[in-house]
Amino acid sequence: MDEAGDSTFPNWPELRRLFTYDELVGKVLQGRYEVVKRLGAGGMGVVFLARHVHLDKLFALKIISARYLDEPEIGRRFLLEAQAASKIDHPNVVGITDFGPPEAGPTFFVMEYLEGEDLARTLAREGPLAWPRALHITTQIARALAAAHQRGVVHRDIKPQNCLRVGRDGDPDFIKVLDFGLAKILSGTNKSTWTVGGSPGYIAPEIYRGGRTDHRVDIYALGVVLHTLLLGRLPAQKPSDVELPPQAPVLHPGDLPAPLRAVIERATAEDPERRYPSADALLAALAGARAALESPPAHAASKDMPERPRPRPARRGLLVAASLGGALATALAVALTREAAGDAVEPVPAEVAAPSGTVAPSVPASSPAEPLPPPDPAPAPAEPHDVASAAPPTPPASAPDSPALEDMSDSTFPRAPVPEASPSRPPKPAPPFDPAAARAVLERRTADVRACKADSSFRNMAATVRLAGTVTVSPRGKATVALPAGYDVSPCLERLVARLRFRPSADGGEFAYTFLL
Ligand SMILES: Nc1ncnc2c1ncn2[C@@H]1O[C@H](COP(=O)(O)OP(=O)(O)OP(=O)(O)O)[C@@H](O)[C@H]1O
Repeated sequence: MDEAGDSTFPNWPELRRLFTYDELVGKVLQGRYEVVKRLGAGGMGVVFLARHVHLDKLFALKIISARYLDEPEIGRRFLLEAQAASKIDHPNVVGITDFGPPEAGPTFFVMEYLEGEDLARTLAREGPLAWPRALHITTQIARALAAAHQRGVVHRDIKPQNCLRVGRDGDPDFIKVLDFGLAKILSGTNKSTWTVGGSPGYIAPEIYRGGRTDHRVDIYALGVVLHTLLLGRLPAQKPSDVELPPQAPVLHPGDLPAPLRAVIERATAEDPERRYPSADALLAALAGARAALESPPAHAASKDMPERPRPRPARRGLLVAASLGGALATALAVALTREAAGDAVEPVPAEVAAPSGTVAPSVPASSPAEPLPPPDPAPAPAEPHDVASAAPPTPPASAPDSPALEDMSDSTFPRAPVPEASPSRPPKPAPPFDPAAARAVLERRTADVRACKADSSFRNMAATVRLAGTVTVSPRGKATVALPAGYDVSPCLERLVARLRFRPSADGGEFAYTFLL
C-alpha cells in the first residue's frame, strides 16, 4: 500500500511520510473528487468537502485518520461499516454514496454533503430546547435508529455532535444522523488506543462492562440526548459544569414534565432489559409523551417547564474542562502528527484551578478484550451550586433502576458562538484565527505532556501507544481535550489544560491531535 496508488491518491507516499492530510486540498482523488476544504476531524477520520468533477456536485469525504494507517484491519472495518450504513437508506440518515479502496491510499468514504449545525452547537448557542422541539428532534433520531436496527446496524455513538440539523422542506430542525457503526470499529482491535466505542456520557453501562451489547445501547444514548436537549446538560452534570448562553434557563430534572422524565428514565435504565426493547417502542413512548403533554390535563404539568423560566446566573461555571467529564485530558504534543487546524493560543498563568471532572473508566490499552470496569460514580459537588435561589428544589434525579442518569459526565456544548447577554450590547468583533500560532504553542508543550506519563492513568501504557485527543476550544478561548473513551483524566493533564488559553474566536473550534506518550 505504501508505494502503490500514487495515481489515484496524489503523492501518497509523501503524505504518509508527513502523516498529515493538509496537502489534499486542491487535489483530485481517484480522478473524481476534488478536495475543496477541510470540514473537521473526529476520532475516526478527517472530513473534507469535495466536488465531484464530473457531476459538479459537492460531497463530504471522510478519510480514515492517519493514525490508523498502519492498521489495515481498522481500514477494512471502516469500509465495511460504511457499506452497511450505506444500505440504511432513510431520510434521517446521512447517505453514503461511494468509497475509496485502501489499496489506492487511505480508506475513505463519500457522503452527501450536509450544510447545517450539529445539535451540540445548537445547544451551545441556544441553551436547552423547549420540549416540543426536543421531541421533534428525538423522534427523527429514533426513526433513523429504527431503520438502522432493522438492517442490523447499531450506531453506538449517538450524541448531539453526530446529529446535524439541516433545513429541509421548511423545517429548520430536520435531522440527519452521521457516523453509523463507526464507533465499534476500534473495539477489540489490538493496537488501537480505543477499546470502548462511543462517547463518555452517552455510553451505555453494558459497553463499559464488556461482553455482549446490542441495539439497546442506542436507546440508552438517545435517552441521554433527550435529557441533554431538554436540560442543556448531561444527567450527571450540574448547571455550573457547562457553558451555556447567558440567557439560557437553569433547569433541573424536576422541571421536566412527568411524561418526559418517564421516557428518559426508561430509555436510560442501567439494565438493558428495562429499557424500551426497540427504537419503535421508544418512538411510541415519545408519541405518547407528546400526546400527554398536549392534552388539556397534562397541559398543567407542562407548566412545570416553562419555555424560558429563569435567566442564567451571571456567574457561569468555569469548568468547561470538567464538563467534558471522563473524556477530558490534554492533547498538547504533536509528536508524530498534525492532523488538524488550530486556533490562536496564548499560554496563561498557572494559577487557573484545575477542574475536577468525573473520570471515565480506565481501560488498559494492552488488554482490549478484557471486561471493562463499570463507570466511576459521579463526583461529589466540589463547589457551590450555581443556581439562582428561585430555582425549585431538585428532586432525586434518577429512578432506582436508572443510575445511569447520575453516572455520566461529558459536555457537548462549548463549541459555538455564545450570544451576548444583553441584546442591546453590540457583538464584539472576533479576533483573527491563527492556526499556526496554535500549533506552535501545542508543540512547545510536548515535553509537559510526555512528563504526564508518570500519572497512574498512563503508567501501564506501552511507550509506543499513540493517543488521539480532540481539542475543543470554546468561543471564549477555553481549551479542553477529550481523550478516547476509556482513558482517565489525569491530574497532570488537567493542570496542563487549565493553563492553556486560546484566543476567543467567532465560533470556537475543534481539532484533533495525536500524541505519543
Ligand atoms: N456529511 C457531512 N456533511 C457536512 N459536514 C460533515 C459531514 N460529516 C461530518 N461533517 C463534519 O465534519 C466534522 C468532523 O466530523 P466527524 O464525524 O469526523 O467528527 P465527530 O463526530 O465530531 O467526532 P467523532 O467521529 O470522534 O465522534 C464535524 O464538524 C462534522 O459536522
